[in-house]
Amino acid sequence: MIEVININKTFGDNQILKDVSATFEKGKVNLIIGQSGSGKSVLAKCIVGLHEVDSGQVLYDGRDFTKMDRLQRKDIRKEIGMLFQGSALFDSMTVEQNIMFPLTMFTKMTRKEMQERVDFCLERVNLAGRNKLFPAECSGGMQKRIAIARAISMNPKYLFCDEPNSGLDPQTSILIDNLIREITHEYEITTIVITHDMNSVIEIGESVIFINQGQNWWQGDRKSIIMTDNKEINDFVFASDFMKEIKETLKKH
Ligand SMILES: Nc1ncnc2c1ncn2[C@@H]1O[C@H](COP(=O)(O)OP(=O)(O)OP(=O)(O)O)[C@@H](O)[C@H]1O
Repeated sequence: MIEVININKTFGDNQILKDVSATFEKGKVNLIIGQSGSGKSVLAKCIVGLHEVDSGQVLYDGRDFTKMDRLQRKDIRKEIGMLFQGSALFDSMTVEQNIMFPLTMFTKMTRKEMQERVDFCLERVNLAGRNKLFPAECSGGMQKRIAIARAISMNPKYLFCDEPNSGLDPQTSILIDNLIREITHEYEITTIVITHDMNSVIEIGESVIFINQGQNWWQGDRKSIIMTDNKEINDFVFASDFMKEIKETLKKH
């Protein structure tokens, strides 16, 4: 579980996060949603320590990240898998070399152990045997799955995904969403996904935090976010007819 308690973050005169508190649960996909510029990425960067918070706490299973020194933070970072926007694979490396990258950086695994780990992770994302391909030889959906394989190669306790569906067609988006959900449940990972995709809210939003202008307006599950009367949430969530239809359907049940 990751807990964020009253965090504040300012750039110059611009306060981006104001007393944001949220709980991201273990074994669940926790979504961060909100308008463009509302502070979703800044919040995620504060959680992983890419930005320092001005005040407040970030607890990884009770361990206060904000009070840790560099070495202690490094230990936590080893437990975090990251899925960046795009796929962020290294173009000059094969699929296998990409997945091995964090293993060579952070573990003392032998070549054989790394090889086995790569095979296991590729199998898990349904890409067994694609070890020697280069990213340019893979489709966008495959690249995303390779990035997921790399993110889980270190057996992470925590998984951060920034817009995992960006640039994907609807069918591939659902595939990636399902994979993220399965992996989260299977390995009991605390997963945080930043998304704009309302389809993902319906598919995988077991817990959803809605950020509005740097404040945590609301946290709940996918059904309650659709049923709430909160105006800011409704303006965001029901911008599309697709979501209005879902609300009507849910009301009938
Ligand atoms: N390093 C930085 N220095 C100064 N301002 C920043 C920095 N990073 C983000 N901001 C500002 O913080 C605000 C929130 O940005 P953030 O990237 O978190 O938005 P977001 O909700 O993730 O948006 P989007 O959905 O468009 O990615 C924006 O006004 C942005 O300009």
